[in-house]
Formats: sequence, C-alpha cells, structure tokens
Amino acid sequence: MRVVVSGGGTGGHIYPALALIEQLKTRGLLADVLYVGTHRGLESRIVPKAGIPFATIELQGFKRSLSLSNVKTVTMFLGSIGKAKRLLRDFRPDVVVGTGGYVSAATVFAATRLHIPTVIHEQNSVAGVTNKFLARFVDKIAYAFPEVADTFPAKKLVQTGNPRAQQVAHLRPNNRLADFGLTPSERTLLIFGGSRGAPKINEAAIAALPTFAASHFQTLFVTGRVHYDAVIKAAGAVPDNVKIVPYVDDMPAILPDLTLVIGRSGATSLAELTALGVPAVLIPSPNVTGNHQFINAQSLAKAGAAMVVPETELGPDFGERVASLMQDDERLVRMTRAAKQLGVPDAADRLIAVMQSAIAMHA
Ligand SMILES: CC(=O)N[C@H]1[C@@H](OP(=O)(O)OP(=O)(O)OC[C@H]2O[C@@H](n3ccc(=O)[nH]c3=O)[C@H](O)[C@@H]2O)O[C@H](CO)[C@@H](O)[C@@H]1O
Repeated sequence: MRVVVSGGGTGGHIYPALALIEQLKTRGLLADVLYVGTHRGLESRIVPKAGIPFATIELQGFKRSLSLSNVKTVTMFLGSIGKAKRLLRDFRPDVVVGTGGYVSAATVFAATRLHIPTVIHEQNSVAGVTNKFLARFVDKIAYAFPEVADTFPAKKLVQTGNPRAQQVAHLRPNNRLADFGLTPSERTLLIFGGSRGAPKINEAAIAALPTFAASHFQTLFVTGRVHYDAVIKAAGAVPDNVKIVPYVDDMPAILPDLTLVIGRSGATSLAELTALGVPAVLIPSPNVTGNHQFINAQSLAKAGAAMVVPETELGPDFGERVASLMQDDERLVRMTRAAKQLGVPDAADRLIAVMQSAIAMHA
C-alpha cells in the first residue's frame, strides 16, 4: 500500500510512526511512503536519518489563552491544510495515518477532505488536542491505554497498543552499551527525561551522582540535547561508572541490557519498557494535557511494573532509594514480570489491520 504518515514535535509521536513503517516493510506491504512533518520538530532530524522520504508543512501550536498569535496560528493552519492537500494529491496514498502533534492535524484533516482513508493513533491515557479534533472526521482510531476509550466514538475504536512495542519486543541483550564506554554485562541504570530531556530529572540525577558513584552499578545519564552543556557544567567531575550523553540515537538497542530506568512516563517510552519488561521509576511530567503522564504511569504502577515518584517528592534521599532498588533482585524480578504482562508485542500488526479496515471502508 501507499502510505502517508504524519506525527511530530516530540519523539513520542515520531518513533511509533517509524515502527509502523518498518513493520509494513518487513511484511512486504509497503509500496511507497511519505512522512509529513515540520522543519522545527524533532522529526526533521530523526526521519531523514532513518532513510524515509520526508516532506514538511509549517504551522505552530495554539496558545491556551486568547492572543494575537492564535490568529496567526489559525491562518497558518488553513495554509498548511492547503499545502497538505497538494502533497496528498501528488503522492496519492491509499491511507493516511496520524500519530499526534499539530502537523498530523493538518495532514489528516486534509486527507479527510480528499476522501482518503484515515487512521489516527492515540498513544496516551488522555487524548491530545489534535486527536480530539480529528476524531469526528477520521475512519478509525487506534489506541493503547483503555483509559482513553471514553473520549472517542466507540464504533471507530480499536485497541492496538503502540507499534514501537513490536519493534523492540524481540531485542535481546547485546554489546551496544560498550558504545558509551560501559560494560554490557554489568548492572546498568538509565536516566532520561523523554525525547527532549527534563531539567527536574537532570537536577535529581546530578544530586544523586555521588551515591551512584559509590555504588556497584553503572549509570547512563541522558540529559536531552538542549540541557547537555548545563548538566556537564553542574555535574563537575564525572565518576568512572557514570556516563553522561545528550541523546541516544538508537535507544531500543540498549534497552535489553538495562537493570532499571528512571524516566518520565511518556507513552512511547512505556510501550518500550513493557514490551521488554524493564523495571522503571517514573517521574511524570506535570506539564502535559490532562496530566496524562501521571495516568500513564499509574497504569504501570497498579500492575506492579513501576514505582511512581511525583516531582514534588524528589527529595535528597532519591539517590539512595534508587540505589537500594538496584540491589533488590526480588523486587526487580517481580517488576520485570509485571511489566512484560502489560506489553503488546504485536501492536504494529494490529495497527496495520486497522489501516486495512479503513481502506476497505472506502472500497
Ligand atoms: C513533554 C511531553 O509533552 N511529552 C509527551 C511526548 O513525550 P516524549 O517525546 O518524551 O515521548 P515518549 O517518552 O513517549 O517517547 C520518547 C521516545 O524517544 C526515544 N528516545 C528518548 C531519548 C533518547 O535519548 N533517545 C531516544 O530515542 C525513546 O526511546 C522513545 O521512543 O510524547 C509522548 C507520546 O505521545 C507523551 O506521552 C508525552 O507526555
């Protein structure tokens, strides 16, 4: 099939789209693909690097209050729908899939106006603004967390999980931690604040460095690109068993070798952790729509797969709490098992089935 995918802004919207494309290729179902994103989003770096044809349209996010810049946003949005329609007329896709972010609002909406089959994928436990807007126009809505189902028209809904889960589920321990100067066979803690990094998590990690330095495990601390220089400056001398990097290009490669992850609770990260059964300490971002990271995190915590620590409880004992969990084999094994039970290792295939049913609706 000929497929247009569109999703952007952050990694959480982009990697599921790439995982879907990869599975379509693996199954020999992909005749051609075009990814529609923006210049400014992370997708403009990640998608071309993955060797996928990439086209851009320009738009900006809505401010939550009434402002002049919202008028500009609406004008830009209307312009971007025109540009998206031109891209779609040229490419002639059989189906258009939106994975969230403003760019997918324009692309998927344009597709509905051109009567092209459409699917949106909602990764989170609370629907994003874009998917809420698109829900009434699209043919099918795929979702991961049951908590979100009430938001959407029931007859369009199919629970698929997150396609990124299928991309990582088969991965096994390997040597890739050596790329960071770490020893693959040793216990390893990964710290990262989602695809863009999180200053609050970085601060907590810097405060915990002396504890981690004195421990018997190694730590990979991923700061987020824009925060890297500030972290290096604040961290001072870095102990030998800790490596600090701005970003990990191939995160799936190292996931099977991790003992524990400290991170945000972005939906795509959680899909990866549950697909592989990696225990986690989750510090939800409080600055997201409907507090969805807290609800995402709770669904793992309820199952015993993760520990949730709100930002407000990141006290001076945080490093010690993490270090003691790193030594608690019994608890880690329980968390691993619980996480795996939540994983959806065939999520990409499920999403492909939804795309095929959307195409069939137009036949
Ligand atoms: C602040 C914000 O709005 N965050 C949202 C955003 O998060 P964000 O973009 O951080 O998304 P996720 O945590 O879900 O996914 C991050 C993705 O980036 C990858 N990665 C991360 C760091 C790195 O160095 N290398 C790397 O490859 C991870 O493996 C994962 O695939 O989208 C998610 C999915 O809709 C939402 O749940 C989050 O609430």
